[in-house]
Amino acid sequence: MTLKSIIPPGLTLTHRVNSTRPVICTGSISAGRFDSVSTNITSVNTNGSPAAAPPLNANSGGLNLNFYGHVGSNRADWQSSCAILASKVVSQQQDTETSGSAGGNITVVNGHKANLDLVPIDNFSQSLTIADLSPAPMHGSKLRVAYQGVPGAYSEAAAGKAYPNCEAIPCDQFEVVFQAVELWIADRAVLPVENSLGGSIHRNYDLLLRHRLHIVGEVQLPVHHCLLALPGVRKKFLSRVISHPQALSQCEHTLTKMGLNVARESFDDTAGAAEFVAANNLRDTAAIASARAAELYGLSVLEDGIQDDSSNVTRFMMLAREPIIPRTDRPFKTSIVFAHDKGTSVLFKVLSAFAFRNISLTKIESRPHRSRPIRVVDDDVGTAKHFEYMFYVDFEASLAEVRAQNALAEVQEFTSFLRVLGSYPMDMTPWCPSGGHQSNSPS
Ligand SMILES: O=C(O)C(=O)C[C@]1(C(=O)O)C=C[C@@H](O)C=C1
Repeated sequence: MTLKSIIPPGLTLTHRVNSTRPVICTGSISAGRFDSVSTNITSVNTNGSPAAAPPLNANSGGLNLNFYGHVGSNRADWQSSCAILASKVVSQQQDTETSGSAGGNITVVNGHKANLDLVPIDNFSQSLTIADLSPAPMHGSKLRVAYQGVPGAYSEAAAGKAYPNCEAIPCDQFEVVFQAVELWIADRAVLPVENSLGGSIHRNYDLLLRHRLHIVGEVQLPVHHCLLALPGVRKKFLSRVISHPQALSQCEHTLTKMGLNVARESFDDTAGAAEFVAANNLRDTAAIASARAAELYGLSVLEDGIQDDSSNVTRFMMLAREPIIPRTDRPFKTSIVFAHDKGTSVLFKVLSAFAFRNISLTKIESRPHRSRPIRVVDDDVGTAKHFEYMFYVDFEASLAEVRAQNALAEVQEFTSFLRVLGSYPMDMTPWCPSGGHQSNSPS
């Protein structure tokens, strides 16, 4: 297949690439979509075959980024490309409101205005192939999966569990992970959403709303923390422990029980903390990270299994540009986000739509409604200032099930904004808290 044959009509290539590595060509995105005349973001493999063709309707929500130069498959190259991405992060102002509340009872399903015939029945009369659930990357090589952190981070392990044999792509910020997929630098993203001890990773809930990726799966990763230091360093020499804030909170009591008189400082990710200790030859600082990070950065394990609970687990979501087709032949979960003009007052009614249909909720999270954080109510007594929220709910049903579709139709009646973030297979891998990784069906 020639390069030209896979470029959608209307796109022009500015660069022909002879490099032995994938290259991101100059490109720009404006007004929330690829410009069909001047957009030229594509990756090209060694043999000139495409790494990924940009979609004409890619919705990057008003980002205006340009990329220059080569992006290779080794870590340094990816890091520098992600650094470029990071330095150009433009927070999308287009918040939920633009699609949600402006027009009253508009339902937004996976980023598109839609009615609640979420899953046209016709779709299910067609037989599904494995390709429906795990489309092969167009570039014909390994699936590229973006994660936040550096090699040795738990997110990298989660990417490997979600997509065995993938090429894991390190990114320095959560937002960059979203952008890597939106801009076709990566095929999928794997991001943490909650930990059994530390709770929700709120940033990723907020980013889910601001971006247009779809949840296509979940993985639960047992997280086994180690206290790492340079070889020869003893615990009594330590004055500081550094790690990701989640990791510090997951080990809080154990660190105290160990009697370490140390300052606790946060770092971007656990493995990055380990790398920092090694790179700066810090003999008074330990990092909380994985055993793999110790191996990668030449550190010793001073203490193994320092998480406060041996069954410490982090749940990660798998994201893609396209949703998967929901099915009923295995357990599915569906994630939604909604808001109501009258805040929490209707929450019970909304949730009863699930209770009446025997649909279990597995998670509920509220976040500030950033474009309308306060609702002011004046009455005879005075002025009440109510906080407004976006509610994120995960429930145990597939969107292919009529009861789930009916529940959402009812939820829509009570809400001013509703978006389905994804309907995806539940992680059903056997429980093994000690940290063995098993493969999960990729989506
Ligand atoms: O720092 C890492 O290693 C990560 O992958 C991030 C992260 C998180 O954000 O929660 C992931 C899993 C663990 O819970 C600790 C940290």
